[in-house]
Amino acid sequence: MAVSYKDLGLVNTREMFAKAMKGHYAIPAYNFNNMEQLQAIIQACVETESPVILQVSKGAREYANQTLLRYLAQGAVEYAKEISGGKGIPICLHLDHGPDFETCKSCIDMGFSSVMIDGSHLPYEENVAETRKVVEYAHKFDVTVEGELGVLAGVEDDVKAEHHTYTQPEEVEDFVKRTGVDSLAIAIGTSHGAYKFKPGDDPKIRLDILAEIEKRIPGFPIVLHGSSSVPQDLVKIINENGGKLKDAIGIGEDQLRAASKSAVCKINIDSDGRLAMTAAIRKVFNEKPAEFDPRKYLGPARTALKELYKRKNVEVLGSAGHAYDK
Ligand SMILES: O=C(CO)COP(=O)(O)O
Ligand SMILES: O=C[C@H](O)COP(=O)(O)O
Ligand SMILES: [Zn+2]
Ligand SMILES: [Zn+2]
Repeated sequence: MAVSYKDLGLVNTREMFAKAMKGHYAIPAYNFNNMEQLQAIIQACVETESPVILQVSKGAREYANQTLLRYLAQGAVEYAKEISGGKGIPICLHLDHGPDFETCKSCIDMGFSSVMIDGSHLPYEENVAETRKVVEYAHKFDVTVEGELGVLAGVEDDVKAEHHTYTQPEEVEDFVKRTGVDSLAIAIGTSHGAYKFKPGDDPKIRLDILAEIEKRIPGFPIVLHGSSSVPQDLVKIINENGGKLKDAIGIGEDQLRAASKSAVCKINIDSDGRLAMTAAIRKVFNEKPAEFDPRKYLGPARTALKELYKRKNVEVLGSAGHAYDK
């Protein structure tokens, strides 16, 4: 029996994005694979009064099981209420990088409130057709759909693209019109993973392409993937405590701050969270080698993740304080 996300207390992205567009901020889209990550995300967003999109990737479905993650998200709705004095916050459960129609359908039937169909690697007409098919099914249940045009450099579901293929502004209007998508992920120089650029590079996201896209589809919600900033203090803690991360830098937070004020309504961050958790865990292992209770290292990892995401909401995305916007 199919379950509606509405019965689980989840929301789709429609209202979130309309408010983010009007308020010139971006909704955080944070990936989760386990309970500690979910707790950290919910605590951070409750404490900063931010709406949130919980993302489930292909890797997460393989690691933790799609059904279990869906139930965790359902629990998160109740958990958010409990720790916020009953108010709760708007929570969307989103499939990240949905590979095909079947996966999207399975998530929709299970109670996800939003899905991404990532047809960006397909030829244009096939991307349009596959995305259109997902939209037709999703909209029957008021589930919102994110499509993608352009290919990000970096690792994505085990596929490594060496170079960016920037989104072509000439294609966006046709794509949005013919597919009926609710939001569009674009490639303007961000990339997945912790190894985005080398130290000394001065990476700039192509805000000029973003502006050109905004001109073609005014007021349409845009999504940025690959938006981790690879905080250097975290890389340092990891490497000082036995880690062997290569030197790398990410997307400057100033650029993400600028993008958040534009039509960019959703910003995806995963790698920075992984770095925060790993730094905290390595520190415990190094400083207290006799410790063997997982709560003693997962607890600090959870706290570090929460602090990182609180800071992102307040200082980078600007979503803090917008959970109860009218
Ligand atoms: O785009 C992402 C998830 O879809 C995450 O990007 P990062 O690897 O930059 O955190
Ligand atoms: O898009 C990439 C996300 O960071 C998810 O990565 P993952 O498939 O390893 O969970
Ligand atoms: Zn993609
Ligand atoms: Zn992504």
